[in-house]
Amino acid sequence: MAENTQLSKSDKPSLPAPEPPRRSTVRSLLRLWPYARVARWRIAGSVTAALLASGSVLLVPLVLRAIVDGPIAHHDLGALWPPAGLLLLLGLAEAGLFGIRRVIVARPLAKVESAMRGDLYAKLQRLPVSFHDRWPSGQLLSRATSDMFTMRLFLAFPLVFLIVNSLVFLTGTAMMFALDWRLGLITLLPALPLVLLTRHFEDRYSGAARRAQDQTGDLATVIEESVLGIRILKAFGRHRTMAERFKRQATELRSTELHKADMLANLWAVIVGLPEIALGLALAVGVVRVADGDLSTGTLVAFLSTALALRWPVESLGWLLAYANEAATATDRYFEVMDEPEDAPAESTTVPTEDQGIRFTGVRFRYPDAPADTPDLLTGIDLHIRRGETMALVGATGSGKTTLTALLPRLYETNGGSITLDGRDIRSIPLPRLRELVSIAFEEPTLFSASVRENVLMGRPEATEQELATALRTAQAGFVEKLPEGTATQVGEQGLSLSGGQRQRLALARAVVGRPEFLVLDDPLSALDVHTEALVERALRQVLADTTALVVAHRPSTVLLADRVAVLAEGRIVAVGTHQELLHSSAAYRELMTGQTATERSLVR
Ligand SMILES: Nc1ncnc2c1ncn2[C@@H]1O[C@H](COP(=O)(O)OP(=O)(O)OP(=O)(O)O)[C@@H](O)[C@H]1O
Repeated sequence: MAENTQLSKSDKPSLPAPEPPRRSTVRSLLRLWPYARVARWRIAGSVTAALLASGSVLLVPLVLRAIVDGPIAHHDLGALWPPAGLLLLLGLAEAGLFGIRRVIVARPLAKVESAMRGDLYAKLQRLPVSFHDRWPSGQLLSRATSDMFTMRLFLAFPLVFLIVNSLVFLTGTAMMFALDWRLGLITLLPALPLVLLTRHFEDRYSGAARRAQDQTGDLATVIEESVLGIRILKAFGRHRTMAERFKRQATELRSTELHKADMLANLWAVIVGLPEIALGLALAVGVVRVADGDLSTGTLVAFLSTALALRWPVESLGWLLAYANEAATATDRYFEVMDEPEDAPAESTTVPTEDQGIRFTGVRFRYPDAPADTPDLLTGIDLHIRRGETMALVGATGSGKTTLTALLPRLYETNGGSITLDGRDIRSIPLPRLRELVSIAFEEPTLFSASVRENVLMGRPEATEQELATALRTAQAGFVEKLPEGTATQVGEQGLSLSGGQRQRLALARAVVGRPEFLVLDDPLSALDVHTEALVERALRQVLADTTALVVAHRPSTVLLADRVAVLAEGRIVAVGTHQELLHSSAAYRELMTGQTATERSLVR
């Protein structure tokens, strides 16, 4: 495997660019609708409960007016009890209704979140390998965790209160105008500056929110890489460098969060301050008018308590807008992944030919992220592996052997030419079927945190016990019997509890289980000792006898497994033949196998 593919993904810039062009918050949030649809009645119920609760708050001023202008003005304390009881009831109703609002949305919204996360996970499985090459894992992780949480919380709380508080504000304002339109006008004075200010705030805040969410993803990537690569970091004494990188990114995230908090605090100060000033003014004017006998005391009390009841809807505007903005950013980030094009579907137009085995014809390939000024990696591969034949693929390191094998199960799409399996173009075979037909063991054996059995039978869960045992025997994985629970033993994350050779043998067993029709082995024996390698080779030869196989080989011993050998150089197959033939006819092959150049050989002689 090429070295630069091992480059830490956190070294790559986070995706996409941190400051995307301006987008509409509402349009972004509307994309949540297909998921939120299932909870629409509950959300509507939650809005209704919150509206009723807020309605009961707005009734309080009217009851107060009745008390002040009635029992208090007439000194009739006996008449005070019914409205006082009503006030108590209104308070209780408000508390109860807010509680109900919370309960009715909790469960369905957890369902919405889990459906969205499930879709994201399924999408990640369908996306091509080139997508995963480009995207740092932490960016995906943060989308599946913190962004998902932000979206759910938005549906549960800020969405409901954006609707409810706007309605309450409109109703309250109408009530204030009905009580006294002059005082109403005074309290509405700050509205225009506030609208302009919130627009300006939204523009700036959405940029910062996006930056913070991307930085969270970058941080997750650093943490993930530090944990996965802990052995290498310790062994090379690089943990300090990594810790510094973590600190740098954590500091960047912290300053973005502080910047967001600053913006919010400034907005808050104006949102809270301006209406207070207007209210003070209204109070002064109101008192003068009561003194002039122009206004009843009860009306002034009702007016002021309505204005005070509107405090929360107005004050909450700042953080509700901020939260809506963060949810819109989270939604954008979610759909950036969901909108990515998937593996191209099968094209059913190709006509099968009589050709048997695997055939590469004029295959060209370059990595999507390769620099524009570099030549294609594969410039025209022509190679035929006959049915039942085992072909070894040799070539200098970095010549593109792994890449060529990855084209067969369509982990990457070719840029030209065609590949056929028994005469069928691989693009005409549905992907699940293609990946059933072509079994693969990579040079880097990856195991999952599951039992040995599950790891080996991954591609063929329907395989029998007999097939499992045969595969383990072929791969000389007898060590499994000595594990505490045999094939039921859980292997640690990435199989770290096993040795490199043991992991490689399990990966080999996974590839050969069920005797696939086409087998790709990428240097499958590199981690084995000479003795085990010989045993695996002997067993493999039986499997390979009736399988069409392409085996990437670095060592003569692996080459000997093959019927013929193909030499890859400068993007083409430059020679094909048996080991002996090529030793005589191909200087490039001799160099690869003996490690000596022609000049060195002549010097030795
Ligand atoms: N995902 C990728 N994105 C961009 N370039 C890549 C990617 N993977 C590999 N390459 C580049 O493609 C070239 C061929 O890599 P490949 O892994 O196919 O070589 P190889 O012949 O298998 O090497 P080795 O024998 O060392 O395993 C290298 O120059 C490598 O830098």
